[in-house]
Amino acid sequence: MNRVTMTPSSLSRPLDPVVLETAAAPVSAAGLRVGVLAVQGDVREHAAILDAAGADVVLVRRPREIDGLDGLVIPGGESTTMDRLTRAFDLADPLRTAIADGLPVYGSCAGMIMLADRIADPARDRRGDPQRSLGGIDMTVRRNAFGRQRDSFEVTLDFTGVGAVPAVFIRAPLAEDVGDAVEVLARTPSDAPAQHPEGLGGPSDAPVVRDTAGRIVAVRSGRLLATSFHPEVTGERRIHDLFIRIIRGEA
Ligand SMILES: NC(=O)CC[C@H](N)C(=O)O
Repeated sequence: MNRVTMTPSSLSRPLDPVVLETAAAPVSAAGLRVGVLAVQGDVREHAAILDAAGADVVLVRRPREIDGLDGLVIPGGESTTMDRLTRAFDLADPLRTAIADGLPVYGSCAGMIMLADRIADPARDRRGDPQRSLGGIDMTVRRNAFGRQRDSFEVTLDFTGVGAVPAVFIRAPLAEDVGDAVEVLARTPSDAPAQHPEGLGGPSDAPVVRDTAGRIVAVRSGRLLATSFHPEVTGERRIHDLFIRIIRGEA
């Protein structure tokens, strides 16, 4: 294992260094300009992994920062906030255009929701308008499908092309249905923890999944990659390596 201590070079303000345990000989992102949508969520963790891989990391908060990107990560966080802020910062439409033009994008958790063409249970604002995604992947996601924060769990997934991947699910979505062009890369294993059928608070907090096994939690559609789980919180590098290879046209 390599131990990497770094501060993402592109961050505008100094932050504590992030220590990553990484597998030896990772895929290099040298020469690639990779953005992290930086309006909310696990921005720093993704930036650290990409920086350690050698990418030129751009924290994307303005439309012009999308120009010239080779790829973009949409982090975990809260999709309703990301939706609101990407619209407020005039990022939503330029991002939709970039995705339609073929920009490789990796979305983790809330980022997976942002990449879904359809949200089964969108949150609504005070006017009753549903949250919107950016879209790109022909799938319907269900938010908070495995329950709320205290139902967070970790399992080992069999991830196509990667192998056994320890995965942390925190208020995670799942893909309820996927179109023909979408490749399913991972499903929850048969030993995924069963969820409580009741007693989890209000209806919006209640898990909608009773049977947590065999659920779609990682997909790829062309140059778009999405996972329900958060590799960025466990120091897992291989999902980012896969994304870098997708950017390079090597996967
Ligand atoms: N950990 C996460 O990214 C949670 C996602 C969150 N439940 C949402 O709807 O956006």
